Order: sequence, then structure tokens, then C-alpha cells
Amino acid sequence: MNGNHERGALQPKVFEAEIVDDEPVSGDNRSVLGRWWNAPGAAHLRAVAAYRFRKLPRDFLRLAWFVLRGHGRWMAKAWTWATYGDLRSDARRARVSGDAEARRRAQELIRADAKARWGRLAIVLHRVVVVAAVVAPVGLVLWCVDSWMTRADMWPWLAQLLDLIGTAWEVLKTVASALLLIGPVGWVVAAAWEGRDKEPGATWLTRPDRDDADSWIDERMVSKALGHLGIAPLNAFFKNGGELLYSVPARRDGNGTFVQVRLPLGTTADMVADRRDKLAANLGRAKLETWPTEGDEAGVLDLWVADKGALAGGTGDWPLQYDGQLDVFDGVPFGLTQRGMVVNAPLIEANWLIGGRPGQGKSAALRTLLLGAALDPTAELWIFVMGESPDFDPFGPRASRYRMGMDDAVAEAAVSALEDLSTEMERRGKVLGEQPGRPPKVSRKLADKPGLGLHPLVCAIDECHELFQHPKFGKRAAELAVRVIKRGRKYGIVLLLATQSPTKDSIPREVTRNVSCGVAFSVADQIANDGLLGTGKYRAGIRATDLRMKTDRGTCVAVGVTDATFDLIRAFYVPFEDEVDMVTPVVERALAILREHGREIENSGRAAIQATPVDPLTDVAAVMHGERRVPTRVVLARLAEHNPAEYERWTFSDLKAALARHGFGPRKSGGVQVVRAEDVSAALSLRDGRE
Ligand SMILES: Nc1ncnc2c1ncn2[C@@H]1O[C@H](COP(=O)(O)OP(=O)(O)OP(=O)(O)O)[C@@H](O)[C@H]1O
Repeated sequence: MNGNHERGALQPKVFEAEIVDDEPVSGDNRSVLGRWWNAPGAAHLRAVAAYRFRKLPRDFLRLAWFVLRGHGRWMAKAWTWATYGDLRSDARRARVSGDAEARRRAQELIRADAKARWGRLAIVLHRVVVVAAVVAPVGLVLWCVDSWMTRADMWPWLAQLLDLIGTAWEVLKTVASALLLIGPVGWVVAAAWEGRDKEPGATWLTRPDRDDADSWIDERMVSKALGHLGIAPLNAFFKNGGELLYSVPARRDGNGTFVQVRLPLGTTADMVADRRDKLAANLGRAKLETWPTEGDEAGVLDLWVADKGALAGGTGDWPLQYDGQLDVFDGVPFGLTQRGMVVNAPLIEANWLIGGRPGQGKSAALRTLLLGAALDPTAELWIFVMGESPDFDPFGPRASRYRMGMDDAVAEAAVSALEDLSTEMERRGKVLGEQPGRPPKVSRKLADKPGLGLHPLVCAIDECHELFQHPKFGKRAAELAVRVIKRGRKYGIVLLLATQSPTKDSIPREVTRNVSCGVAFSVADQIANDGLLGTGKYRAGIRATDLRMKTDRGTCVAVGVTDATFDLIRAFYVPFEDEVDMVTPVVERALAILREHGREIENSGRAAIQATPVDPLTDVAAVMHGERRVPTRVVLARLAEHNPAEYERWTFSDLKAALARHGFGPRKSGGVQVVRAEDVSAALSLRDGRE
């Protein structure tokens, strides 16, 4: 049935084509006309022409109204110009607001403007008089000569000059008569242009470069859309003839339009954000294309509206997919903002928490960040996947530590990695302190010095909630992660966390509070939203709850990644699925770059032990602070402060054993155990002598 039906529908077309083909190709007018008449676009053209014809009287009236209104506007402008209307209104406003200084300035400006205007007029008049005074007598003499003498009797040059003047006069007359004909037409066109509708729909004529000419956003549209949200104070404001104040008028911002509005009394930005659906519908946009958020104050609305369909396209390839290496200090290309700009995501001095519902692109985003890090030959990678997932397998050869799985051994390895990061932080702190000028943080220059071990260290934990909720290791992991996040920043140590479950039970509060970059793919509720992006973000309209599962896969709301309050980012995707693996080639390239630079894969665990082995004797000497006798209790406290990772858990017996290795021990003095400075220095000189 269906097949027959489809065939039937096609028949007329086939028939037409046959007839046309059978016509002799002889330039027969009727056949050409017929062909044109039946051409696919012609029907549409005919319909448009007929429609415009029907609308002709209305269009004519409208045009007449434009001309009339144009004159009105000109008159208003002329009046404003002549009476300094704009400056006077400034002065009036200043008087109303009691700003005496502004009022004085405006009045001075009026006076200065008036003076300048009369001055200009005087100059023009003066020039006219001077020109007339020169030209008029010469003209009069020439006219008299031309009237009394024949050209043949004149000097030839005078006759030529008079001919020339005659020709110029004729040309002037012709041009003037043409202008008299064209002038009024031009005048009417200009008046119609001036009086044109400045509402959207007509103004597209002035902005032909815009793709979305039929749907662009301006203040009037925004006001209209806001006036139809059903917010009582806003409605009352508009009903009383109020006009919204646009602190930033509609302006092009990336692939969309941005406006900033001061809302009237009784209305806050979050009231508007709560009605985002309606606002989007009123503006003729999809919800995801409409972003009302709180500005600097609760009563200031920042509204960004994407061009129609601008967010639908893909991001294209990851910029480093096929070529190039990277400096993590410059950031990693992560995605495209709603404004269509590439986001260079910060890694150094940053920590990331990436979350969202399953299958929305968390692991892919984490992979992109790690791929970027891998392409920096100085960066060291540690990767822990707290679940059975091959998502990060390709990184195996490039990562110094890579563990994946559900079992306790992986959790234990992750905790011990966090312990090591904590120790490494202390070591790096010490190394930094020993550098000339005691730099406050690791710089590219310091990271490049091979002996120091201050290179970037990026540790990623996927499905981190599994670790933080682990019955045995969870508490310690949380403690350590918070420490690394708070203090690793300065030392080039970066923690990247990804999770499906960003609640307060699964991710420690201190982690969510302290990470600098929060990324939320589609999330289910306000709790998850604020868990990833920060408290109060949902209320402020920054909502990943509006991202749709599947449809908006790969799109996330990010806070802290750029300087903007938030960004809607379409993350780059480096495919890693059943049959396509574009991650491995990048990792292989990263390994080749390492070889090219003659570097090995860094391992800070080893470096820590090799670079600066802990030396208790030197440390004890350091904490004596030049005193002759220091109680062991004080020595232990100072040691713990000096290097907490090493000495925090030391007891009296640890200290005693360490000193015994150098042939001395604590002594009793005044009833307490003390360490004597002379014993320490004797042991040091003995050891140094032996060395
Ligand atoms: N940026 C992106 N652009 C396009 N598609 C993407 C993007 N990120 C992920 N995807 C698609 O989504 C799928 C799931 O991605 P991914 O494994 O990163 O999700 P996830 O959030 O980590 O899931 P899970 O929580 O189950 O680990 C990918 O296989 C890919 O097809």
C-alpha cells in the first residue's frame, strides 16, 4: 500500500519531465516560459509577488506614515540641537539627584557649546562676506565688459575665461534642475528612512551582515519578553509606563547578544532566572540558548541570548588532535564557550571538580585535560580510575602511576598517591625556599630545571566519590585531597577529580568549597549543581539542570575556568569508543615529544627520595635556633613544624634513635631531657670529616 502510494505521488513529476524533454529545443518562447513557470522556485516567487501585491496599499500607507514620522523626528532632533535639549536634560537630572557638581558641569557645557556654535556661525558669515567682497566686484566687471564688448574685440584670454564661465553656469543650471527633480525624491526617501520602524523585524535592513537577521535581540524585545513573564512587580512597572534601564545595551557577544538590565523595585535576577522557560519562549529561543543570571547585584540581570541554533553545531577537532605540543602553564584547549571562543583551561594553580549524570562526557573532559598535560614534556601524570573502565587505558605508557579497578588495592594506591602528593608538596616547599629570592610559587623557569623536581604534577581521580566513600580509606583520602587542593596550587601540583555523584556525602565539603574550576555536565538537581559549581549558583541562574541528557552531552556549565562568572562550554571530544580510538595516537605523540626532549617519564615518588633524603641530624641542628640546650619536647615540636610530613608522628624514642645513630643522645638537665647544641655540632663535624 505504502509503496504504491509513494509511487503515485511521484508520477506527475515524471510526467512533466517527459513532456519537457519531448519539446524541440528550438528556442520556442512558450516552452521557455512554460519551463520558467514550472521551475521549482518560480511558484514561491509567484506566491511572494502576489502576497506583496495584496499588501501594496498597506505598505504604501505605512511608507507615508514613515515619511511623516521621519519629519517629526527631524524636527525633534533639530529642536534638541537648537535648545541643547540633551545637555539641559543632563542638568535637570543632576538637579533632581542633588548632584551640584554634575549640574554645574552640564550648565558650563551648555554655555561653552552655545559660545562655540555662535563662534562657528560668525566664522562662516565672515568667510561668506570675504568671498562675496572679492567675487562680486570681479563678477560685476566681467559682466559689464561682456555686455559692452563683443567677444571678438576682447583679449583672447578674457574671451576664453568668459566662455568657461558660461559653460560652468550651464552645467550648474542643468545639475540644479536635476537636483530639483531628484532632491524631493531623496528627501522623501531620507524621511522614510528616518521614520522607519525601529522595532526588530524592520531594522534587519540596517544589519544585513547578521545570519539571524529575523530573530536578533534588542532592548525592546528583552523588555517585551520580561514584561510577559508573569512577575507581578515587573508587570506593575510596565503597566505604569516604566522603562527599564539598560546598563549594558544589547551588544554582540560571541555567538549571541548580551544585555545588562537594572530591574525595577521588587524584582530580582533570580526571579527572572526561575522563569527561564518563559523568557526563552518569549525571545523565540531554546531554553539552553537563554541565560539570565545575576549581575553584580541581585537587582541587576545579566542576560546572554545565543543566536538561533548557534549552540547546536559540533566543536570540531580538538586543536592538538593531530599536531603540536603544549605548555601546561598556558592552559589546555578544553572546549568552545557559548561565545564561540576556545577555552584554554588553566591547569597550573588550579584544581578541577568535574561532575554530571552518567554518560554525559565527564571522563571525556578529564581525558582532554590529561591529553593536554601529556603533550607537555615536563608534566608528570598520575591517573586513578575508581571503577572498571578502560577510559584511561591509553595513558598507561605516559603516566607514572596508573591504576584502575573497583578493588581496595586501587583505593589504597590512590590514598598512598595523595600521601605522596602531600609529602611532595612539603619537599617542593623546601626546594622553593632554597631558591634565590625565595619565589612564592613554581614558575615555568623553575619547572624546567631538571634537578629541582618542580615540574607540573597532574593527578586525576575518576569516579572519586568511590574513593571518598570508601569505608577504610575514604576519610584519609578526603583529608589529604583537601590538603593538596588547598596547598598544592603553589607547587605545580594539580588535582583533577571527576564524579557522577557530587553530593555532600560523596564529596567532602572542603573539596567542593576549595576547587577553583567546577564543571557540571547535565545534573539532576540543585544539590548536585551547587556541589559542583558552588553554593548559590543555582539561585543565581547558573544551572546545569537545564542541560538535557543525551541532547546536550558534552556541553557543560563551568565556573572558574575563565574570568566570566560562568561559561557554557561545549567540550572538545577526542573520540575513544568501541571502534574509534583517537586518544592513543595523541599519547604516542606525547611519548615521542618526551623522547625528542631527552626526558624520561617523571616519577616524583622516586624523585622525592633521591633528590632530598631526609636528614634528621641537619634538621635537629636547624631547629636548635642557636640555643645551647633545647628540651626534647621542644625539638620534636619544632621538627614537626619544620617538616610535618616527616616528623609529625615522631616520638621521643624516634628522636633518641635518630641521635643514637650519630653516637649521642638526649641528656638530663634541670630534670628534663634536652638536646645539647655542642653534641649536635660535634656529630655534624664528625660526619662531615668522615665524608
Ligand atoms: N564533548 C563531547 N562531544 C560529543 N560527544 C561526547 C562528548 N563527551 C562525551 N561524548 C559522548 O558521550 C559518551 C560518554 O562519554 P563519557 O564516557 O565521557 O561519559 P561519562 O560522563 O564519563 O560517563 P560515566 O559516568 O558513565 O563514566 C562518549 O562515548 C561520547 O560518545
